[in-house]
Amino acid sequence: MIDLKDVSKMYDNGSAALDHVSLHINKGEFVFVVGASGAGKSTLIKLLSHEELPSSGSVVVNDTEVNKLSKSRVPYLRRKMGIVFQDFRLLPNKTAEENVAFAMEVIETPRRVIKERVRTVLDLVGLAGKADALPQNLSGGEQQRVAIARAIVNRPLLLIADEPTGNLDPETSRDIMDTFKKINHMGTTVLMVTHDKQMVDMMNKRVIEIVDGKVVRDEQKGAYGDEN
Ligand SMILES: Nc1ncnc2c1ncn2[C@@H]1O[C@H](COP(=O)(O)OP(=O)(O)OP(=O)(O)O)[C@@H](O)[C@H]1O
Repeated sequence: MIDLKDVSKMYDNGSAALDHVSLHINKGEFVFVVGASGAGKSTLIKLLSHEELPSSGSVVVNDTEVNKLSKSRVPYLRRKMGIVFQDFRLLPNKTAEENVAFAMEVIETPRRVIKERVRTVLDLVGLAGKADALPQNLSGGEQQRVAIARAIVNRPLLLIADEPTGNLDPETSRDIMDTFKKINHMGTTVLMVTHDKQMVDMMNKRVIEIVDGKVVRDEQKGAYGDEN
């Protein structure tokens, strides 16, 4: 599913964000990436989606060597992944339903399929009753649910989340985490960057810790750790 071999990333300003990182993530895994601010976590995610390219090493996602992909193939890579951010990034003038539908419209899905699928995913994330609400009239947790629905509506193999509970209170965070768990149980690989110690400790999943661009810990059924 994800294979990084000896990957380093040096930004143009000389800052080394990742330093000889190798890791393998299997299909269906649920993996947390933890580490202090500036450790290189977001850079790792950006390499998976071809938002940034590695300075050296190889990045493979879904059997595709991301760093060798031509520009015209990048949208096909991204269709296989859904990404959720800390700040939701919803379109403010579209309702919950329209935000989710938009992700299908851009890949020219037939209207009938969109309607049916959007309803199913809004139901899955527990938002069936809020389909017509605009983001400004939804709570933070509800907005994040819309963002999750949008991320999974095209049935990606991989769901990436960059601090998805960073703006949410503990109870809402637990609900959101349950939603990710449900999606993972349906077969989607989940890769989540987080600073949420309580959540990582509770979930008892694989934990990869990055310090100064290096993987310093990779544990099955891990905990958050003391260092962050
Ligand atoms: N576009 C960029 N140009 C130059 N340096 C960058 C860029 N993006 C990140 N960096 C640097 O690369 C290093 C890793 O940054 P990254 O954003 O990956 O860290 P992070 O672990 O995601 O941090 P946070 O938890 O604060 O989001 C940092 O030193 C950062 O300053």
